[in-house]
Amino acid sequence: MIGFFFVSVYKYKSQPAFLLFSLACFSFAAAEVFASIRVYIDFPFVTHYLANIFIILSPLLIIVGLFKYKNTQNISLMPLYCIFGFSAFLLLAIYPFDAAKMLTSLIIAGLFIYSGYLIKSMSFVAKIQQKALTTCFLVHSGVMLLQVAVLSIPVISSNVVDITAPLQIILISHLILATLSALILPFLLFSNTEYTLSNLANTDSLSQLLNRRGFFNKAKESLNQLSNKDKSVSIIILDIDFFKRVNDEYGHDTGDQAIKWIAQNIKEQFINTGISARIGGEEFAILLPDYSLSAARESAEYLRENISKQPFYYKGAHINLSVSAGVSTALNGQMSIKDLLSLADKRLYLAKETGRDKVVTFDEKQLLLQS
Ligand SMILES: Nc1nc2c(ncn2[C@@H]2O[C@H](COP(=O)(O)OP(=O)(O)OP(=O)(O)O)[C@@H](O)[C@H]2O)c(=O)[nH]1
Repeated sequence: MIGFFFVSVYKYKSQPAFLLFSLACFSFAAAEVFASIRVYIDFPFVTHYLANIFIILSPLLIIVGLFKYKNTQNISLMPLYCIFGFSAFLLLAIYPFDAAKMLTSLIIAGLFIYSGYLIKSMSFVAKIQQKALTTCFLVHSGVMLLQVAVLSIPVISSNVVDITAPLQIILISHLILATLSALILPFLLFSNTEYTLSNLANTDSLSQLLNRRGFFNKAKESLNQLSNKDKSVSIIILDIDFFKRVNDEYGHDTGDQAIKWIAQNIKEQFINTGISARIGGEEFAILLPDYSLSAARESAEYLRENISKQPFYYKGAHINLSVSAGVSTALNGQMSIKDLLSLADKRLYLAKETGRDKVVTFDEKQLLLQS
């Protein structure tokens, strides 16, 4: 069933990794069918040889699928194909004997350890499930090694020993672990996809800052945190001065690079303290969850000065940019983010009206004109 699920995902996403994962499930199921008909038919090539081949193929396909999912181009899969070819060749000589079962278990134990290592070294957002899947693979490899030990008892013992009961327990754990792994794997992959999609929806592709939607989402999340309760919340809105001239004089491409440069300045200053976003064409917002009005004004001043004192260089052009900013503050919960933003926006407008390249923190235009 999980195999069919992977096929449907493959049909939908056309990602080869999912086809490989589905083949791994079918290979596992085929191996179990071949092995279980041993009691009905006496045809060891199918019930022993093919069962062993398909059971080895299953983790191999998972590993190849993981490589495809990682999109690792520079890793050669040749060693894996060699392991498979060599195992198939060796098993052909010994498949009617117990040694074949032991060899198969040893190979699978090795492949499971490698799969666990691969999962651990990959980047997944669902950390608990990543640990769970790594553990599943490692425990599974332990079960395989235990199977080798149990299978070797009759060989080394001088008495006749019945190992049916421990082998049945091993078989059951084998089925449980395989099913668990097959259930956790898609969860891991989908949580990564969902994270990527949510990032795309909340990020501005030019500046790599949050977009307006991302800003509101993150701001709400941050202000709802218990540690930010009863704290002063400040918002800085920043707008590039006379940006139309930059586009007109140097072209739209230079304008884009200027936006990226401003964003970089914002990121560098607020990476650990604020939530930064590009909320409009040449307009940025920074939410500071634990900043008083004076602390926010100081930060905005620092940023404004930094931008105006260092020229922006692009394709030989040397462009002096400046920004205007409006700052607003309220106690967390007293004003909505939207209202705080529009108060800061009003002050930004005042900064523009009264000369630009300045930070405004209050609403009296007359005072601003006098200063
Ligand atoms: N290159 C580039 N330009 C943009 C982008 N988004 C908006 N703009 C431009 O930004 C300019 C904004 O112009 P205005 O609103 O007149 O403001 P301004 O020239 O900055 O003047 P003030 O804000 O009043 O100082 C317009 O020319 C837009 O085309 C963008 O993503 N890339």
